[in-house]
Amino acid sequence: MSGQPAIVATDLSFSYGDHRAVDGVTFAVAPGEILGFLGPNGAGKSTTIKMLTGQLAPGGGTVEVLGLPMPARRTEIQSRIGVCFEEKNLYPAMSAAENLRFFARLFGIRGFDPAPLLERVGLAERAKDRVSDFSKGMRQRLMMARALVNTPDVLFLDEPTDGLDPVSARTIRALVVEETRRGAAVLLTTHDMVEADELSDRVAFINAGRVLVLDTPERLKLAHGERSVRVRSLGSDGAVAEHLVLLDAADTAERIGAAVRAGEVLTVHTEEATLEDIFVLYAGRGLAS
Ligand SMILES: Nc1ncnc2c1ncn2[C@@H]1O[C@H](COP(=O)(O)OP(=O)(O)OP(=O)(O)O)[C@@H](O)[C@H]1O
Repeated sequence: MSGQPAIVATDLSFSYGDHRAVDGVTFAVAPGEILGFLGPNGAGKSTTIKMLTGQLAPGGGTVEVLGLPMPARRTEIQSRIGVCFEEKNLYPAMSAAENLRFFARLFGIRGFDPAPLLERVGLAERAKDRVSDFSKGMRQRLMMARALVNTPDVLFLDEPTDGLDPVSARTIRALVVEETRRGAAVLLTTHDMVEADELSDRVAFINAGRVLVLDTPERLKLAHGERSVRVRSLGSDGAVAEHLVLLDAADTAERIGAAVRAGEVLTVHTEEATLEDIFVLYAGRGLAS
C-alpha cells in the first residue's frame, strides 16, 4: 500500500436530473493524510463522498479506494473504511456499547471489546446508557467511535464537529489526528475554516461541483494572502497609535523598527489571510450558504 494513494477520484461527475451536482472532480488522498474538502452548502461535497463510499454510482469518472475500484469492489472496500455522517447510523434504543458491538458484528469482527474505543471518545462511563438519552455531542463522539470499529484505512468524515461544544470538538479532532498517525487517510468536510486549517495537510475548495484549487493551507495563504504585523504603541503624548506593516515589502524591517520605536509597545500581532479569505478570492463568494 505504501506510496499508493488511499483515495483516487478521477474526473468524477454526477447529476440529479438536469442538475449537475458534481462536475469533473479529481483528487487523491495519501495514507496518513487529511484532505479538507471545503465549500458552501450545495457545492457537491456530500454527493462526491457518496460516490467515494459506494452509496451512489458515479455518473462519470472513476473512484479507487485502497487500490480497488468503487463500486465494483464495494463490499471489500466498505469493510476497510470508516464513515461518520449522520446520526441516523446509531440505534437509539441500544446502549453505546451495544451500538459498537452491533457494528463490529456487521464487520464480522469476533471478540470485539467496545471499552477501549468508548474510552478514547470519552464515553467509558456511559457505555451502558441508551443512546436516546445522549446529548448531540455524545452521539457525535459515539458516531466517531463507530467509524473506528473496524480500524479503517480510510476515514470519511462529514462535519464531524458540527454543533459540538469546544471540549467535544477537541476530542474528535484529536482522534482524527491519532488515526492519521497510524496511517489512515482522511477526507474531512467542515464549514469551520479554523478547524480545516488546523487539521488539513491539504485543502480542496469546491464550488458548484468543481474543485477550484487544491493545495496546502500554508501555500495558499502565502500565495494569496497579505501577511502583516500590527503594532500598537503608546506615544509620549498619551495617544495610542497603530502601525500596520506588510511583511513582503522591501522596507519591512525598517518599518517594523520604526513602529516599535514610535512609543511604548502595547501589542504586536501578526496577521495572515484566512482560508475563508482565500475561498472568497477563488469563488467570488464566502463559504456561508
Ligand atoms: N437527492 C437529491 N436530489 C436532487 N438534488 C440534490 C440531491 N442531493 C443533493 N442535491 C443537489 O445537488 C447539489 C450538491 O449537493 P450536495 O449535498 O452534494 O452539496 P454539499 O456540498 O454536500 O452541501 P452541504 O454543505 O449543504 O452538505 C445541490 O445543488 C443540491 O441541492
